[in-house]
Amino acid sequence: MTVIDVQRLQKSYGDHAAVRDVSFSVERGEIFGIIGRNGAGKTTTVECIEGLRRPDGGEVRVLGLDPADPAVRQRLGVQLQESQLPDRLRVREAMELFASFYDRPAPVDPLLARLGLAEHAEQQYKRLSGGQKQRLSIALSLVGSPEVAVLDELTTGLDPQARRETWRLIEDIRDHGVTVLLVTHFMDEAEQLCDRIAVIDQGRTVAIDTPSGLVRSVSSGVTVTFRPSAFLAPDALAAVPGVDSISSDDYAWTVTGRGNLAHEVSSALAARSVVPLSLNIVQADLESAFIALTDKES
Ligand SMILES: Nc1ncnc2c1ncn2[C@@H]1O[C@H](COP(=O)(O)OP(=O)(O)OP(=O)(O)O)[C@@H](O)[C@H]1O
Repeated sequence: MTVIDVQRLQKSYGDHAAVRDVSFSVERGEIFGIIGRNGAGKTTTVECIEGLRRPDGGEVRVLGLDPADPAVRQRLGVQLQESQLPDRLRVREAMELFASFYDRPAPVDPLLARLGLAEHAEQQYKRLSGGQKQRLSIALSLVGSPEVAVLDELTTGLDPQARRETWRLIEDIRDHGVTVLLVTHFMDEAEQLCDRIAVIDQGRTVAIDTPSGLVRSVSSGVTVTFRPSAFLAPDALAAVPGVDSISSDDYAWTVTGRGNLAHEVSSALAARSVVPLSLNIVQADLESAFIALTDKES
């Protein structure tokens, strides 16, 4: 079932077209990512989904409804950006305040416990660490028992351990049946968490796929470079399984391909009693795919 449907969305600020042509749909139970460079139009897109902005063109549906429909507010959880809470508000007070906006709020204490905030329930907002504030903002987005949660720049400013804890939380949220729309700058986060990703560039969707599908769409997977310890005939590696291209100059060989390429190349070299010196193996990842997809017009 489609939970969020965005078709040919357009939105301008004055004469600046922030979103020119964005389309994607999010299915129930997915963690769906939106990635794009600064100013690509991610936040504008998400604000149209949240009902905070009216599109100039195209169509947005959330749970089959117009995002301006008050019923959407009850079913969509939106994460607050940092420092949108008063310093002195206590964690439990913030949760109870937000719970009062919803028809069927989640019980506050179990939710705080799930997000590791139980022992901070009486703490003032200003006394929370960055990670705790982030967890509170996620808890607040879940307090209305939403079917869909929109999380924007989730782990900015968190240390590596807090980021990983936050990732586990997001997976836990999904495992509790909530569909998650995640806006992120971090490729490792998108690669780790998202079932599918829309890449937005200059106000347009340029690709939608699984993380591995995006990587496969633009790159051949693995690049192996090395310097042979002895003469190697130009066609020596041509029959190695998984090879896409081979190039060499006076100094080094570069082999691109897929699968277990490094192992296959090493075996072929060993069979010829050649040792790969200065061996370097680069595995294509989402970051390289993202750069390839968004570099074209800049
Ligand atoms: N309220 C506004 N008024 C005028 N221009 C805006 C406004 N909000 C955003 N923009 C411009 O619209 C474009 C898209 O902005 P948007 O915030 O949607 O991008 P983004 O992908 O979320 O960027 P970032 O990753 O930097 O948050 C940018 O050029 C931005 O400067």
